Amino acid sequence: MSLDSIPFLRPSLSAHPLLEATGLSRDYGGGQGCRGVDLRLHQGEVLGIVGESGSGKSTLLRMLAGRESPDRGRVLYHREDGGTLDIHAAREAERRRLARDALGLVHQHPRDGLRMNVSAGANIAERLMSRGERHYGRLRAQALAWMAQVELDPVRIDDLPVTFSGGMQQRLQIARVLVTRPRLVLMDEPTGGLDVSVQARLLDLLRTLVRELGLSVVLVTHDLAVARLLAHRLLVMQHGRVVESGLTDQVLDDPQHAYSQLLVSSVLTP
Ligand SMILES: Nc1ncnc2c1ncn2[C@@H]1O[C@H](COP(=O)(O)OP(=O)(O)OP(=O)(O)O)[C@@H](O)[C@H]1O
Repeated sequence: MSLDSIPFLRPSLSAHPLLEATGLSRDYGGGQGCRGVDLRLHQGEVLGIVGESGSGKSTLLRMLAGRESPDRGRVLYHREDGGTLDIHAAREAERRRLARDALGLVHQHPRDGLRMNVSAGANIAERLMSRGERHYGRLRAQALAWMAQVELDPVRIDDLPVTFSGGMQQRLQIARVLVTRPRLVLMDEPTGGLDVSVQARLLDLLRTLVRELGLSVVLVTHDLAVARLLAHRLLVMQHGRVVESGLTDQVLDDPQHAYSQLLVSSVLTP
């Protein structure tokens, strides 16, 4: 199944950022959370956010997704029509429209992103239906196309996700998110918790999708190998702050901050 057979427009590259965060902070007390984070994501770019457990990566992602309000700072989403949405100042209805039309969130645990009590096909079709598609034949055709795209056997279309393996559930979640071709995809540890071989196949798939669909992605991962494979640029977080940022190869091959050096050397040292 070629991506060309899936009827959506390829995104155009643009000089303007798609997403912009400034001074983003969330304080849970005791210095926990996320402090003064600035970032920009351009169209067609994958921005990796790396750092050890507890460094504030998921908190940052939740604020970017509009799911958690910052104490300070803001997140701007620049729409295709030239308008700008201040995600946390927007009305709930606008935020919901953004989540439905433009934003895709891939959770670390597929159960958080799937409806486990409806079929695989319905999981994929649901986001299309929420955008007004009602034609059964077209919904099913899209579900079949996307199952093939994420390497799930289309004969499983009527099966419940609960009968799928962890890796299959993650691929189904990715299909469910990407079927509406969101301009902005946020991923929280998409390969976490999977066996190494399953992880490798999923990474391969994600790399293909990112390249062929020109996805714009913020990718949270503690795994530098995942960041190396997928991300164009990296932010390194420590104790809720960004301590280093730059092109992925630059940060991983020649880290400047002591914490980034430690992070990189801990992977290299057996
Ligand atoms: N809802 C919350 N209430 C209180 N503290 C929280 C909450 N969410 C996160 N924290 C704290 O904020 C810090 C950052 O957590 P966060 O989950 O963002 O880190 P992370 O880098 O994503 O970690 P991991 O890789 O383990 O998921 C942690 O110390 C965590 O305990």
